[in-house]
Amino acid sequence: MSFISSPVDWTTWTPVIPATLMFIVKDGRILLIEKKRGLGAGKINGPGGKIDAGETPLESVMRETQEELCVLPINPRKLGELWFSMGDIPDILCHVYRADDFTGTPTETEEAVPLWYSLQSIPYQRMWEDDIHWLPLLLEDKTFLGKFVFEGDSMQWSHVETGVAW
Ligand SMILES: CNc1ncnc2c1ncn2[C@@H]1O[C@H](COP(=O)(O)OP(=O)(O)OP(=O)(O)O)[C@@H](O)[C@H]1O
Repeated sequence: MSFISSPVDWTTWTPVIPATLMFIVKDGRILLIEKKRGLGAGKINGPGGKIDAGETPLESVMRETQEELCVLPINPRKLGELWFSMGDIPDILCHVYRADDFTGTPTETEEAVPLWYSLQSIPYQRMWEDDIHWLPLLLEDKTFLGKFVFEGDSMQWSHVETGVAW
C-alpha cells in the first residue's frame, strides 16, 4: 500500500487534534479498552484521547488512562507517533506510549470497558485498520512513525517507519 504515492502531501500536513494512546503490557498480556462513546466507539484500542490545552502529551495520557480505566501507568515511555489524515473529520497526531506496570485496578467507566488480551491473540479485526501496522512494533519495544490516510473507517494508504528517535 505504501508503494503507491501518498494522496496527502505530508511535508505540508498540519494536524488539528493532538491525541494520545497508552498500551500497558504486563505478564504476557496487553490491557486494551472497548471504547463506549466518541470517535471509534465499539472498537478496541488503548486508553487515550485528546490532549487538553496546557497539557503535555505525557500528562494527557496519564489523565486519560486514569479517567477511562482507573489505573496509572508506571514509567511510561513514548514509542511512536501516528499521523492520521482523516478526510471528513479533523486530522489527528497521536503520541503512543507503552508502560510495563501500573497501579490501581482496571475498572469499567462511562467511557471504556477494560479488556486483557494475551499477546498471541490481539483482536486486530475489532481495532482500527492501522493498528496491525504498528502495534507489533510497540510490542517489540521498537520506535515508529506511522502515517495513514483514512476515508471514514477505511484506510486508503499507510506508511510506517521504525527506528525513530523521540
Ligand atoms: C484512524 N485510526 C486510528 N487508529 C488508532 N487510534 C485512533 C485512530 N483514530 C483515533 N484514534 C484514537 O482514538 C482516540 C480518540 O479518542 P477521543 O479524542 O477521546 O475521542 P472522543 O471522540 O471520545 O473525544 P473526547 O475526548 O471524549 O471528547 C484517541 O486516543 C486517538 O488517538
